[in-house]
Amino acid sequence: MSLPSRLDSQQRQGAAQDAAPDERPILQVRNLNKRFGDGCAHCLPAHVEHPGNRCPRCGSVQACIDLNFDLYPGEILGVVGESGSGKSTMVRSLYFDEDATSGEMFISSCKNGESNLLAESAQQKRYIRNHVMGMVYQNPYLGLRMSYSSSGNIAEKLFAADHFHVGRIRERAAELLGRVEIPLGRMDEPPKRFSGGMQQRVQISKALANNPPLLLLDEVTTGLDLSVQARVLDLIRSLRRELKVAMVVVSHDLGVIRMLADRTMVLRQGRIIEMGLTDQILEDPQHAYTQLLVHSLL
Ligand SMILES: Nc1ncnc2c1ncn2[C@@H]1O[C@H](COP(=O)(O)OP(=O)(O)OP(=O)(O)O)[C@@H](O)[C@H]1O
Repeated sequence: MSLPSRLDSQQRQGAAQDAAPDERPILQVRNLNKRFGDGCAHCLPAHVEHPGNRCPRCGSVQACIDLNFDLYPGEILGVVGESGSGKSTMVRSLYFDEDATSGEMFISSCKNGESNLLAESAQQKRYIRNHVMGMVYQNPYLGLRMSYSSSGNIAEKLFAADHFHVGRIRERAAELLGRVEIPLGRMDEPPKRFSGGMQQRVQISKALANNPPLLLLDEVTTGLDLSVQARVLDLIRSLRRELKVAMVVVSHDLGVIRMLADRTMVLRQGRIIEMGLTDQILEDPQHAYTQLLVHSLL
């Protein structure tokens, strides 16, 4: 397998520009459910809303309930909701960090988009996440090996995606770290010596190493200073423009969603209560909860 290069991304950009507006979604999620705990006969059925989605008898939590959505090539889908609404659980389930309790997920570049990836073996899931997905966590300690060099972190992702040519891996690491504005003189330094904003930028470059068509970002700017946040958001926007990578962006910050997302999904207690164009959701929210969220957070 050849190393992903700038050329690959230019080709994808060209392909995305040529694509018809009704092209096939890159990601399709159907009836995704995630329950923490074993569940019991007294757990309320999914269609009954109850506070916190916690079963009063066995304590199981329905973190995601019947989630359905599509994501198109080059599109950014924002995911908002109050704390505990299931945002992180949803992206962690898509990245196979969590085992979904039930549901289906299809990615157009995997098995012709016809196989439910949530039902694949652990080995296949590892292959899929190494080859067609990238993930950026709020906590860089989850996405990076802090004591490896920054270039070594990228090499790790490329090894996992079956690239073994050391010279080309180093070239690619330099290209990626340059792209996220890490000075090349520091590419052999471990991320633990970097600031929070730099760590997030290294994490983004690692997630992009295999040129994935799908990137998942979970609260990537939370906790950063405003000026550092702005720089990371600018980087994400320019990467989307250049690489046409599709993204699911989780944030409790509607400013982040407004800046990045084409469409937005609003989650409440594990359910999608509203989804639509971001401008429409923010300017003219239909659901009472979204109205409250928008007015309290803007
Ligand atoms: N490992 C776990 N075990 C049990 N319950 C969990 C676990 N992880 C999450 N939950 C529960 O699942 C629900 C959804 O949590 P999740 O972290 O996905 O929400 P969130 O919207 O991302 O919140 P936040 O913005 O605070 O991160 C919450 O009720 C949470 O307590």
